[in-house]
Amino acid sequence: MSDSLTIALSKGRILKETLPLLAQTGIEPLEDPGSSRKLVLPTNQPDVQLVIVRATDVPTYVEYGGADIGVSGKDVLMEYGGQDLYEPLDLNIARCRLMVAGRPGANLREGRLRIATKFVNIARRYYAERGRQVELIKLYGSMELAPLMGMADLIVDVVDTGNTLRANGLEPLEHIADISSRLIVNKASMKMKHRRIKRFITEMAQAVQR
Ligand SMILES: Nc1ncnc2c1ncn2[C@@H]1O[C@H](COP(=O)(O)OP(=O)(O)OP(=O)(O)O)[C@@H](O)[C@H]1O
Ligand SMILES: O=P(O)(O)OC[C@H]1O[C@H](OP(=O)(O)OP(=O)(O)O)[C@H](O)[C@@H]1O
Repeated sequence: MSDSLTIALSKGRILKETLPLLAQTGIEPLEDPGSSRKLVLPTNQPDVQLVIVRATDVPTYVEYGGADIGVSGKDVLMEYGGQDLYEPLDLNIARCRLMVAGRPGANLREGRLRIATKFVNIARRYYAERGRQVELIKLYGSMELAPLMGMADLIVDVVDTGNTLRANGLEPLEHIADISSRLIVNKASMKMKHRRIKRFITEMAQAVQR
């Protein structure tokens, strides 16, 4: 296996906050990933390319070898659950909180609560640990709408400023986890490209510390 590196990133805040860290390690894309329609992007380092994928797909690309390395939010990793990858570094970017949210007091209702979320595995574990039977409704975005439409009592979603919740008459009710984005590494790549990947991790750790 050559020592080329494929790094999976997702458009949006992860790309925006990871590129400056990569630049500090000397890696820069040869064209703007934010505007390019290319999904495979060469960089100024001949042995390094970026692939741009959906945030929820990054762990899958890394676990199955579509990429050697990726950057994923801890929420996505907690939801994905696949343990067959390494998570050597917290990049301390894209920080937010995973919360239960809803109308004030909605979490105190007796009986079977309805929870709308894209994080069904996280929500299932969270309520099972509390011995609470819930009905989970899978959504892929705009979860705040579900309580407004009477579809759910609560949502599980990421919260940063709380503006989206407030704008929709909801409030954060229970804290599940503090979230930041992590570097993840394919296990076979770690073995086969050990020196190159260890150097990359060390350089990224130094960039995070700056
Ligand atoms: N408002 C926010 N503030 C800070 N971090 C956030 C916020 N929303 C999400 N994040 C973090 O950034 C990561 C990427 O979020 P982003 O919005 O770019 O993609 P996504 O919405 O999770 O993916 P998709 O749009 O495909 O569902 C998330 O996994 C989460 O860890
Ligand atoms: O607490 P807030 O600061 O309102 O952020 C929380 C919102 O951010 C995320 O959505 P999305 O990624 O679409 O939000 P963005 O437009 O801020 O990126 C998340 O799904 C919430 O809706």
